[in-house]
Amino acid sequence: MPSRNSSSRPILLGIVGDSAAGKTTLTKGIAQVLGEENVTVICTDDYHRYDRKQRAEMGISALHPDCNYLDIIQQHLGLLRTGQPILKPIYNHSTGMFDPPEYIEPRRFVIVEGLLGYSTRVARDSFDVKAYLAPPEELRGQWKIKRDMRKRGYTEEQVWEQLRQREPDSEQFIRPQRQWSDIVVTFYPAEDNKGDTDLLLNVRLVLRPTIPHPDFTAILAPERSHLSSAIRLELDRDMGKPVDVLELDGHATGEQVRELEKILCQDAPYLGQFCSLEGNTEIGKLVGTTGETLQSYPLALTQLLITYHMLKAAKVYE
Ligand SMILES: Nc1ncnc2c1ncn2[C@@H]1O[C@H](COP(=O)(O)OP(=O)(O)OP(=O)(O)O)[C@@H](O)[C@H]1O
Ligand SMILES: O=C(CO)[C@H](O)[C@H](O)COP(=O)(O)O
Repeated sequence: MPSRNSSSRPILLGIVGDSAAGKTTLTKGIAQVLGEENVTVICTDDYHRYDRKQRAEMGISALHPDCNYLDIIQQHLGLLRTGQPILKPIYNHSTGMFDPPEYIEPRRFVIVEGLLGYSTRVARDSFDVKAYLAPPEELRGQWKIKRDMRKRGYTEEQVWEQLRQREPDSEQFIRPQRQWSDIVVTFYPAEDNKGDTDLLLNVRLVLRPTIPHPDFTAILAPERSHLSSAIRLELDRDMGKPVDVLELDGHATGEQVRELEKILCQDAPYLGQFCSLEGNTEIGKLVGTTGETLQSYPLALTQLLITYHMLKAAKVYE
C-alpha cells in the first residue's frame, strides 16, 4: 500500500451492533486486507463505566448509555481522527474487571467496534465509514451462546437470561443506531439451510446513498444472467429511506463470486490482489461451531466492500 502522506489524518471505520452480532469477526478480515501494521482496532466495551459485579448489583446492562463513558468515547474519537494518541481504558472480559489503561497512537486506519458508537451525534460524525451489523435475533442468540460459553465462562442458561433481560435496552438503544449507518450487514440462513451451517449463510447488504458505493448495476446486464441464481441487486427502503440492496448467497460458486468481486475491485486496484478467495487465505474467515476455521464468500465480500470504502476515504487508488 502506498505510504501515508504526512498531512493525511487517520481514516475511521465504525462497526456497531448488539453483543455477538459479528463485529470482531468482520473487523479481522478488514484489518488483514489493510495490513495489520496499518490498522488500530478499538473496542468500545473498554469504555464501560462499571465492572461486571457493579452492573449486577445496580441492575443495569452494559447496553445502557449510562453504563458507558460516551463522553470519553467522543473525546477519544476526536483525538484519533486528528492523529493524536489516547490513554484507553481496558475492560477485561475474562475477569469482568478493568485492567490498567493503554497508550494508543492511531495508525493509518482506525476500526472502532462496539455497542453504542453511533448513539451521539459527535461520535457518529467522527467516522468516515459506518457499518451496522443486524443478524436475525435467533442467529445472534446462537452466536452469543457459543461465544460466551467458549470465551467468557457463561453457562447457556445465563446467556439466555442475559439476552432476555437486555432486550428492552437492545430495542431502545442499540437497534435504532441502524439508521445512522452507511451499510447494514445481515447474515442470515437460507430457507433450506436448517442445520448449523454458518459457512452457507447468505448476506444482505443495505447500501445507503450516504457514501458513494461501487456501481454494481453491471450485475443486471443480460450477459450476466448466470449470476442471478446467487446474487441479487434491488431497490428497497430501510427505516423508511430509499436504499440499494445487494445479496450474495452462501451457495454461490467461486466463479460467480469472482465476477462480483471484479466489479467491486475494478476502480480500487489495490483491492485486486485480495479479489479471490483462492489467492487470499485470510479474508472471509470465521470460527465454526467446533472451533474450526471456515471461509465464507458472503463474509469475504462484505469485508472487501467495507475495505473499498476505507481505501476511497484514504484516497488509495493504486
Ligand atoms: N458472518 C458470520 N458467519 C458465521 N458465524 C459468525 C459470523 N459472525 C460472527 N459469527 C459467530 O458469532 C460469534 C460472535 O461473533 P463476534 O465475536 O464477531 O461478535 P461481536 O459483535 O464482536 O461480539 P461482542 O460485541 O459481544 O464482543 C463468533 O464467535 C462466530 O462464531
Ligand atoms: O455486550 C457485551 C459486549 O461484548 C458484553 O456483555 C459487555 O461488554 C459486558 O461484558 P461481560 O459480559 O464480559 O461482562
